[in-house]
Amino acid sequence: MKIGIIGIGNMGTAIVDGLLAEGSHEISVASLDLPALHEFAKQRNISAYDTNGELVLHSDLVILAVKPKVFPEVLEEIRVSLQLQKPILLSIAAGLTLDVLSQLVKLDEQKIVRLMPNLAAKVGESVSAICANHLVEKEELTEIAEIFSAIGSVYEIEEKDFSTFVALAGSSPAFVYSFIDSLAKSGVMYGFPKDLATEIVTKTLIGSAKLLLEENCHPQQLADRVASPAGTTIAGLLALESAGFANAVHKGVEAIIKRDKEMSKKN
Ligand SMILES: NC(=O)C1=CN([C@@H]2O[C@H](COP(=O)(O)OP(=O)(O)OC[C@H]3O[C@@H](n4cnc5c(N)ncnc54)[C@H](OP(=O)(O)O)[C@@H]3O)[C@@H](O)[C@H]2O)C=CC1
Ligand SMILES: O=C(O)[C@@H]1CCC=N1
Repeated sequence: MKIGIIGIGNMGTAIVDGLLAEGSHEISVASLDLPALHEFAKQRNISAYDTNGELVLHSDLVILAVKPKVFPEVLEEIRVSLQLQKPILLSIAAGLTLDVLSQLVKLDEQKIVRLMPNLAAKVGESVSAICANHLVEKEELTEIAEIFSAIGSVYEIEEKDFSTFVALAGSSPAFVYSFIDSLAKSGVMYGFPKDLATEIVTKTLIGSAKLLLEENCHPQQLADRVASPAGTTIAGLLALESAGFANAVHKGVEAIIKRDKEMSKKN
């Protein structure tokens, strides 16, 4: 499939690199900063187009990897090319529903897919959600989900659950990085160099997560296995609980869901 990606920032780059690693598609890119765009394309031996419209004319699937606030201008710019080429349009933007995207694109027959990946696409470990408007055939959605399995796991979910998915997987890597940093900083407080503390915490997180996936049990069961009676862990867990750890996480999730819904109303 000919896949065109508009925007080569954090996510555009992660998706290009993930898809290239899989190797079976023709990838091209467009972005604003032309010297940077051509250097990016040269390094990866892929095509670059100087305008978003030209890229659309050479694509079967167009991925919009730009910030939500520039969607109106980008969709305005590519409308004629979309009408001529009739590719499927895929948005990875938070907060822009299929209805909002349809209103912005202003083309009755435009097939639109929403995907919510995360930054771990860069290492092939994204956890992504996918859904589509009624114009996209079931087989087309399955094919696109398969394409994105090159950058990690893909879950087909109902669009009403997208805001929650943003909290669970799209934004939550930032929670995880903040947790890693807080734990590492505490190690620094007790004498560990920051780099070493961060490496130790990160490896612990990976190991703990792998074990949970492998054992496929309730996370609390594993926490109970760590916490010896009258030991160190239970002392730490109770202190975290009284400091409001679970409540802080819930509040973070609520704020993400609220913001995602606000963003769709603004457009
Ligand atoms: N970051 C994340 O972890 C995640 C982000 N998302 C979604 O991904 C999208 C992109 O986010 P992110 O990658 O972080 O953003 P970035 O700002 O890193 O990347 C945006 C890219 O779009 C380019 N761009 C801006 N305006 C235009 C334009 N008019 N035409 C073509 N290209 C343009 C930018 O170029 P320049 O730099 O030159 O301005 C940049 O390359 C957002 O909609 C976000 O909601 C989804 C899941 C996770
Ligand atoms: O912060 C954001 O809005 C984007 C969407 C999910 C992750 N980053």
